[in-house]
Amino acid sequence: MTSTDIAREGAVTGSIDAKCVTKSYNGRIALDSISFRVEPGQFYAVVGPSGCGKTTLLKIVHGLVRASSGEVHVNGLPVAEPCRSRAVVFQGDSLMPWRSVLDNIGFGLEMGGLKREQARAKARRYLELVELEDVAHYQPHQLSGGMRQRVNLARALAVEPEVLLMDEPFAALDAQTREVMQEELLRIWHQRSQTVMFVTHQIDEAVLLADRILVLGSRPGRVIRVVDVDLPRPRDLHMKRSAAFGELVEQVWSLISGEAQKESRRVQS
Ligand SMILES: Nc1ncnc2c1ncn2[C@@H]1O[C@H](COP(=O)(O)OP(=O)(O)OP(=O)(O)O)[C@@H](O)[C@H]1O
Repeated sequence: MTSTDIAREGAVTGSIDAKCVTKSYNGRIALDSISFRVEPGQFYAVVGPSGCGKTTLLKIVHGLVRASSGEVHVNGLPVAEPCRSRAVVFQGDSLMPWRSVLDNIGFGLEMGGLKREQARAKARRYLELVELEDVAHYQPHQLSGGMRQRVNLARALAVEPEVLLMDEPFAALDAQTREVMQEELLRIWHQRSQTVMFVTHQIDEAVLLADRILVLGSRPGRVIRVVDVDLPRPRDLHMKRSAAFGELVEQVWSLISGEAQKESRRVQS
């Protein structure tokens, strides 16, 4: 089976429905009544100022953090705790330094019950998907930052989750590698039609990748607007030069900076 066959397996699933999700920490509201829907196969970005609750929201969808009130359903089922149908890729790499690249990817599969050789065979297909088959036997310390994030991505995809959750996965990379990874993610997403919820600080990254952007404001974190990104696909970095791209970036930027101005007036008064 090739990586193209991986893309064709099964129908697209993975809707996310959040209804009136509120989260308080020590009596302070971090997220205030957040509702949104992600369609199966959609690329959904979440942007907003630092501290508006993007990571908290992603963790609630994952099941790692419980909402104080409201609920999240994935594919119609309530989210109560982390499970294999929702995989996460975080900013820093979380590879096990003592395992080879191949066995890092295979780890989740072994945990799911596959024998090591079966896990390796499957892991190899996902390594091919991220075009890293040449480094299957390397240890993580022998990889560049971009390669490590590709391995993280392969590891998350290998468990075949219904929903892929990504929390600023490229934030630690230099600008050039980040753009390479954006194109890489677009290529893989295009092949697989995988539901993705993607948290980022970078508005142009959200516009390049997403079908729809949830724009959050802060104090407390709440929905300011949901912006549809009606740019054609397939996309690549050249799209950043188009007028339509610039207009969307500007639109999201003004929503966020308008909020920041309101916030600074609140602090001064
Ligand atoms: N475990 C926790 N205990 C207490 N407060 C928390 C906890 N986790 C997050 N918070 C608070 O909740 C708010 C939202 O944090 P969160 O990390 O979700 O925001 P963010 O938008 O992802 O921030 P950034 O963009 O800076 O990563 C912040 O005020 C933060 O201090």
